[in-house]
Amino acid sequence: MEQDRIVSASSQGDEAALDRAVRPKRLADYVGQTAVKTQMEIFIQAARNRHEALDHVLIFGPPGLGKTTLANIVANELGVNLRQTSGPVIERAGDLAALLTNLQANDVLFVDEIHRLSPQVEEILYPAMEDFQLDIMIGEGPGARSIKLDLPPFTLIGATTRAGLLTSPLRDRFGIVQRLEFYDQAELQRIVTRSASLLGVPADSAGAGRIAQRSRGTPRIANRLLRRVRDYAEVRAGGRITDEVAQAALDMLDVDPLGFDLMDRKLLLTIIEKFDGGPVGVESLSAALGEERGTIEDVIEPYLIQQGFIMRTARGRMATRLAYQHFGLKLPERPGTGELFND
Ligand SMILES: Nc1ncnc2c1ncn2[C@@H]1O[C@H](COP(=O)(O)OP(=O)(O)OP(=O)(O)O)[C@@H](O)[C@H]1O
Ligand SMILES: [Mg+2]
Repeated sequence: MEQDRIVSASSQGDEAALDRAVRPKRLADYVGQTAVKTQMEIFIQAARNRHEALDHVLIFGPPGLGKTTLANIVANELGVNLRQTSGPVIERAGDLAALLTNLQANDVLFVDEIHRLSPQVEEILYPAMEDFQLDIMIGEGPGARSIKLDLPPFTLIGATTRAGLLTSPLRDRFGIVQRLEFYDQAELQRIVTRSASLLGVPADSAGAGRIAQRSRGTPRIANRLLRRVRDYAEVRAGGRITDEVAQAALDMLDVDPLGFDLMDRKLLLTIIEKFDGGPVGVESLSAALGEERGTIEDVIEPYLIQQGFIMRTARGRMATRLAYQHFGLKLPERPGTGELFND
């Protein structure tokens, strides 16, 4: 299951406490995402200077890339409170009203999984975002009446793994939209080095680099691998994380040199072996893998696409030359299917 993968980008139950120790709290400690950081720094400074609420911010990107972290940093840098909730938790309009009326001026309301808000709750959110007004029905039946309440100015920060799942009226109400990208090797190495030092784990740069290389472009995975490699180093190697120790630990964990694990390999091999390299639709893949469509689209696929191992075409997913090479397989002969298979 996706939940049990060592390189799952989703957060796992026991990680909250350790996460708190390494999660950056200031923009300056937020590694990578340079364009996002530069922009947010300016927007935050401007809002602060005007003593106004920052415009609403939508953050999207695959799991584990730093959406929640960034939301907390923004509130921190603005010097305001952050209230956190998530789409599926806000069941009724009244739940949202309670949250909004408890905000202080310029506070941040962070709504995780914002694509999962119910339509009724979204309706309430529109005037709240636009005019800081709450339009709400009180009571039921003939005695019901609608009341309008003024809200303090606030910043809504919404996070989602896929912007495509948002309704367009909701998306249009965000003045700032930030998309997080996978991290490169050097950035991940900085994250591993920083976390190792915060956790008091001795790690040399080659050791940190090795962990970074197998982290699937994802800080959450980098931190998780660091903790597992630390265990290995302590029990088997005197505690210090070197390249050799990191490699041995990661091999033991079955995280391959590209950071692919069983699920990644299974997905690639399924496309190659069961579907002749594709194109194959995501529903067929989901059935063949016994994995939910959403997990394939949000969690497994984005990194494989970014790394050029699969391609999304109008007719479905296709395995690329790199995918065949990764498994030492020969590309099939396919006359007339374009350059991909012909040179
Ligand atoms: N830019 C960064 N620099 C340093 N560490 C980071 C950065 N981004 C994320 N991290 C680390 O990765 C961990 C996971 O990040 P975070 O929880 O913010 O991801 P997320 O995008 O909210 O994931 P999800 O979609 O599962 O909610 C954080 O606890 C933090 O320690
Ligand atoms: Mg999050």
